[in-house]
Amino acid sequence: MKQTLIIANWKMNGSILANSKLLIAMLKFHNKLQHVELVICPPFPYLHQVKEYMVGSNIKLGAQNVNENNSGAFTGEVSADMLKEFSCRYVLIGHSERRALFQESNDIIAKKITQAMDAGLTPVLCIGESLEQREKGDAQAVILEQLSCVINDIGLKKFKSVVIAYEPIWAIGTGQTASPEQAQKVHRMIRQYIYGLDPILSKSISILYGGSVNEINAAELIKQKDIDGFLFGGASLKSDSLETICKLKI
Ligand SMILES: O=C(CO)COP(=O)(O)O
Repeated sequence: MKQTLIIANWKMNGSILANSKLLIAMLKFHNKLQHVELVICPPFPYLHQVKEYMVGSNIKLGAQNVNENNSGAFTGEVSADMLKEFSCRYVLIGHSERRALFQESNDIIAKKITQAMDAGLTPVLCIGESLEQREKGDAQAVILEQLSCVINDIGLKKFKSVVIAYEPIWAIGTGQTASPEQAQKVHRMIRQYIYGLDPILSKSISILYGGSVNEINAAELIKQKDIDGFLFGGASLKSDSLETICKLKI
């Protein structure tokens, strides 16, 4: 059975003290997480701190971004090999905040995925439509374009190791989550698209939902057939919310 994947994206939040409190609280419930794979994605400067706390636990480390180049004159950037050296297992790629604020194109995102995979990291490809695109009836086309650009670039064989995270932009940080039915409809569409390319992969690939997930709405969302876990931000900074979500009966 596929393990439920729960990824905490701390975004640009935290401090050494605040992280310590959160991590100590997490370590109290980590051993009850047999049925989930919990991944923490802190800002780069805190990777080492989180890594130290996670020793001996089954909580995994992830990063929020990676550069599309190997090494060289890219001031301020971080390579996939560096993340690997810091014990990262996962890396978020193509988050909507990076697409919008840092002009990341599908082309750059495909390059980042290749870098991540070459370093042995699992890329978490974030996709999703804006409110305007949804209202115009373009959501499906936007999502399939985001997926197909990457698949065409890296090839289906490599794509087998990618995790997909569907995060409708209008639901991120707004408190307005997609209803379980809305989310399921898109997840099903994504899985059917993958089925058309590779029926076996459509069963094994993990498709996460993200966008204002909290301890209240998570229970209904996770019951949806095609939702395999969560990528969440705000609620991942609160240990009680995180614990409730991780302990949901799936
Ligand atoms: O962007 C997100 C996770 O990557 C979602 O953020 P929120 O859970 O704060 O809406």
